[in-house]
Order: sequence, then C-alpha cells, then structure tokens
Amino acid sequence: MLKAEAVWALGTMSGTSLDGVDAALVLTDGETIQEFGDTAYRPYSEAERAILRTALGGWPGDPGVMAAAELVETAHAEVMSRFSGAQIAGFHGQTLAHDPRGRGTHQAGDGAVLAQVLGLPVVWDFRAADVALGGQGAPLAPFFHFALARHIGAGEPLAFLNLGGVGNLTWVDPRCSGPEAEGACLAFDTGPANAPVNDLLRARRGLDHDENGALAASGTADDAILQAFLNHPYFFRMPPKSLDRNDFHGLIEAVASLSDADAAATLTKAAAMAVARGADHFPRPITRLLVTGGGRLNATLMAHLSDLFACPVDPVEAVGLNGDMLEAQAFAHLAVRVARGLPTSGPGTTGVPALVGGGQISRPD
Ligand SMILES: Nc1ncnc2c1ncn2[C@@H]1O[C@H](COP(=O)(O)OP(=O)(O)OP(=O)(O)O)[C@@H](O)[C@H]1O
Ligand SMILES: CC(=O)N[C@H]1[C@@H]2OC[C@@H](O2)[C@@H](O)[C@@H]1O[C@H](C)C(=O)O
Repeated sequence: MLKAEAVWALGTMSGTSLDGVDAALVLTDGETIQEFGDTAYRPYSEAERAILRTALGGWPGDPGVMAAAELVETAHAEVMSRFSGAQIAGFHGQTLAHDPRGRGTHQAGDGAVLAQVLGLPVVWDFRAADVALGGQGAPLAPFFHFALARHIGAGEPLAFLNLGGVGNLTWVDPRCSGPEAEGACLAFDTGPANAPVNDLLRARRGLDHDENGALAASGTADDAILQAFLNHPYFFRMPPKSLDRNDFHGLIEAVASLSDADAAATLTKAAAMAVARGADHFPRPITRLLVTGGGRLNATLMAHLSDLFACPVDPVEAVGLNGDMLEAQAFAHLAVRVARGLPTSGPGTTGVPALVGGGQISRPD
C-alpha cells in the first residue's frame, strides 16, 4: 500500500461514445486532489471505431471482442507512453457490455499488458468486484466528484452531471466529513445522453454528432414520444442504477418517422428530461449543476437543462475544471484509492451493500 502522500497518477478513459482515449495526470493521495497535470487525447480512426462498434454488446470469447481488446490496449499504450512522471496508472478500458444483474460487466483491455509496456503499476478492472458484491458497477466517478467538490471549495450541496454516450449524475454534499464521507454521495446513470443522437446522425447523415446541437435547435421535439420515453421502467427504479449504452435503443426506432431535425430535437430533449427526472431523487436541493462530458458543448441540450433546473447550470469550466478530461482524471484518482486500499464505491453510488474497493493492480516484472 502506498503511504498517504500525493502521487502523480495517470488516468485514462475510453468512453461509450467510442470517440477516443482521454488521458490525464492528477497529483492526488486518493482523498484530496492537489494538482491537475498534462492531458492528451488519442482519437479512434473510423476503421477503429467500426471494430469497437462491431464488438459492442460482446463478452469475452465472443466474435470481434479479441480484436477490440487488442485495439484498446494499443491505443492506450500509444497515448499513455506520451507521459512521463506518473508513478501509477488507472486504466478503465472500453465498456463493451454492462449487465450488472445478469452476465456482469465487460471492459475490454488487459491492464497487465499495459503494466509491462509502460513499466508502471496499472490499476484496472475497476467495476467487477462491485458487481460481484451486488452493486451496479457504475457510476464510479462519484468519489472523485466528492473530492472535486472539496477541491473547488464548494460549501453547499451540488451535482456533477456527465453527458457522455450515457448520462450520469452525482449529488454531493461537500460538508460531510469523516473518513467515509464519500459514502454520502448519491449517484446513478440518468438515461441516454449523446448516444442516441450520435447514432441517428451517423445513420442518416454519416456524421459523428450534432455539432453544438444545431440540428436539434432547428427542429421541434415530439411530445408524445417524450411522454412514452419518460414512462420507461428505468425512470421508476430507485437509484443507484446504471445503464448499458444501448439500453434505450427503442428510442431511435421511436423517432424513425420524424424528419432529421425533429428527431434530433426529440432525442436531445429526452436526454435533458431524463436528467431532470433523475434530480427528483436528490436528498436535498442543489445550489449548482456542473456539467462535464461532450454534451456540455451542445448548446441545445444545455438550454433544456437550464430550463428544467431552478439552480444555475454551468459547464465545469466555470469552476476551472476540464470537462473533456474529468473521467480520465477520475480514474487517476481512483487508481490511487485502490493502491491505498480505500473504497471506490458504496451504497449511495452503486447500491453495493458496503463500501467496496474495486480494481486489481498489475505490476511490471
Ligand atoms: N461540439 C459538440 N457539439 C455537440 N455535441 C458534442 C460536441 N462535442 C462532443 N459532443 C458530444 O459528446 C460526445 C462525447 O462525449 P464524451 O467524450 O464525454 O463521451 P464518452 O466519455 O465517450 O462517454 P461516457 O461518458 O458515456 O463513457 C460526442 O460523441 C458528441 O455526441
Ligand atoms: C459500465 C460503464 O462503463 N458505464 C459508464 C458509462 O458512461 C457514463 C455512464 O455510463 C457511467 O455509468 C460510466 O462511466 C463513468 C465514467 C463512471 O463510471 O462514473
């Protein structure tokens, strides 16, 4: 176990949008963030994205999964080897399938391979222990969000919203103290965020995403589809709860007969309404909603959120954070927590019955 002194940790994230690998250095002791360091991004090429898309939904041994895992390892080795000075690394891998109450959770990529290549201790397989003990295995960023709330000097309850392929929300009260204060977080996946609108734009226009939400802004959302969406059983489940990327695939079929603009408008508003529905679960009102992930760059999505929330809604840049790198930074912080034997999830974040330290550590020979 490392001593409780801050170390430079290199975290990585390859998210459900399948756009690329984010990597970021954080100086942290796993409890307190001391400093943020360099960051890097290594996009997947179109051909690489096709390999990942083919493997989506796959479990170890399924066709295409080995190729995806090798690609994930190679891409991570490339971007991680650009950094110097890290004492430990956190490797999330690429989620291909997530079925916590069924087959488990599957993040492609072997951290032991990266430990050899990089000559660093690599913490990986963050989600499996939580799932094995009855948790959702996601989201895992919340204990990092708790540290972030302290880092930015927040004095009142606030929430962090990540708008990636899927959305996830962490309610945090930074005034909680004590060795297990992180356990005071409440977190869960809100619903689909960017994944449906990305899939729509790829299928209809060969585009990656709706830049700045411009297409959505030019259309009209379909209220009947939105009402049906909000009747999905997921919204009636108590948190903590988590989602697989394609769990709401029916949403794309629901907008099939709409024009491109109206379909984008409907999917974008659905993502915001799912977040607002999630906020009904907050233990106490929040004073601020801080938004991270690519969706914060979608002005239409952000405008819907501002309409739906009574408090200010801002990108995390408003408090000096980097919304492109927050998840990579989270896995740097979590790697240090694992190395120190600190928990990475708890009853309020994944529903696991007790605080759990997930992740395994692979060291170079
Ligand atoms: N300028 C932009 N305008 C509109 N949308 C954008 C913009 N930039 C990014 N996005 C959206 O954000 C997505 C990427 O977000 P992000 O990198 O946070 O996701 P991820 O980390 O892959 O997903 P997850 O958090 O679910 O694992 C893109 O696929 C796109 O839909
Ligand atoms: C199983 C899985 O990889 N889930 C991701 C995904 O992307 C967003 C949301 O769904 C969240 O639950 C999680 O990622 C973030 C980093 C988390 O664990 O906090």
